[in-house]
Amino acid sequence: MADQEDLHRRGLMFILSSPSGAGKTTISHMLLTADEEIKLSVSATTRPRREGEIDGIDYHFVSEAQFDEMVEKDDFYEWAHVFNHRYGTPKGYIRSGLKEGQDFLFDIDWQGTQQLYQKDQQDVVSVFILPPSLVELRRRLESRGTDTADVIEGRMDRARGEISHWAEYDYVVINDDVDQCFVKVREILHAERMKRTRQTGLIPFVRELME
Ligand SMILES: Nc1ncnc2c1ncn2[C@@H]1O[C@H](COP(=O)(O)OP(=O)(O)OP(=O)(O)O)[C@@H](O)[C@H]1O
Ligand SMILES: Nc1nc2c(ncn2[C@@H]2O[C@H](COP(=O)(O)O)[C@@H](O)[C@H]2O)c(=O)[nH]1
Repeated sequence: MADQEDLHRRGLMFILSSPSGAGKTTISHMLLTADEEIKLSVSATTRPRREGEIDGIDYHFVSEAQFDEMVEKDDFYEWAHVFNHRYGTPKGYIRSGLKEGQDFLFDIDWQGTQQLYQKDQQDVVSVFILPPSLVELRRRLESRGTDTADVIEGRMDRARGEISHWAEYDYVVINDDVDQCFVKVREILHAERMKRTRQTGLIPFVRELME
């Protein structure tokens, strides 16, 4: 007899990664608006807040000392240095949410993705978003208007290195047309939820059908 915990599907850790500026935050917002069953995993970061970003909604903006303390207390699922700042996924409510079947969306880089795979293979689904070209990537970073020219250069310098990790992901989608890209990402999420190995909640129902 399966115990109660086995009878509902565990939550998914649905990861979107891309080189900076390819559009994963845009796709994340579209997904969170369209799908009430997935929540954003809000990362902690030591980078300064951008105009329009809200503390606790987009990120938990913390000082270097606060981040150090969280590392010491083992409060992170994963954390990494990205663009001279530190970013991490607080364990917080995610761990209990996953157990209860809550799906979470992670907007994290390849380093964080590798760490989540090392901790938990079966609940992780990863999608890498590619820009249609590096010229378009630069155009998007510039048109976003949130970063200085130096920061944009730094992000372009790192883009090739980040793209080199694309083969470590389960799915790859090119973000040329944003609406089409969103539909593809949403289809991946829907299909992954229906995967037979996650449908443990159906076991009693199928048993009944077979009686
Ligand atoms: N398909 C698209 N066509 C044109 N512009 C796009 C497209 N997708 C996103 N953008 C725009 O490109 C800019 C960068 O997008 P976004 O901030 O979502 O990128 P990101 O990958 O999340 O970057 P970062 O890693 O720095 O947070 C934004 O101004 C966004 O509106
Ligand atoms: N490993 C992690 N990477 C993260 C996390 N939160 C965000 N990120 C990645 O950092 C870069 C830069 O983000 P930006 O908001 O400063 O443009 C981007 O690739 C994010 O995906 C995290 O918790 N862990």
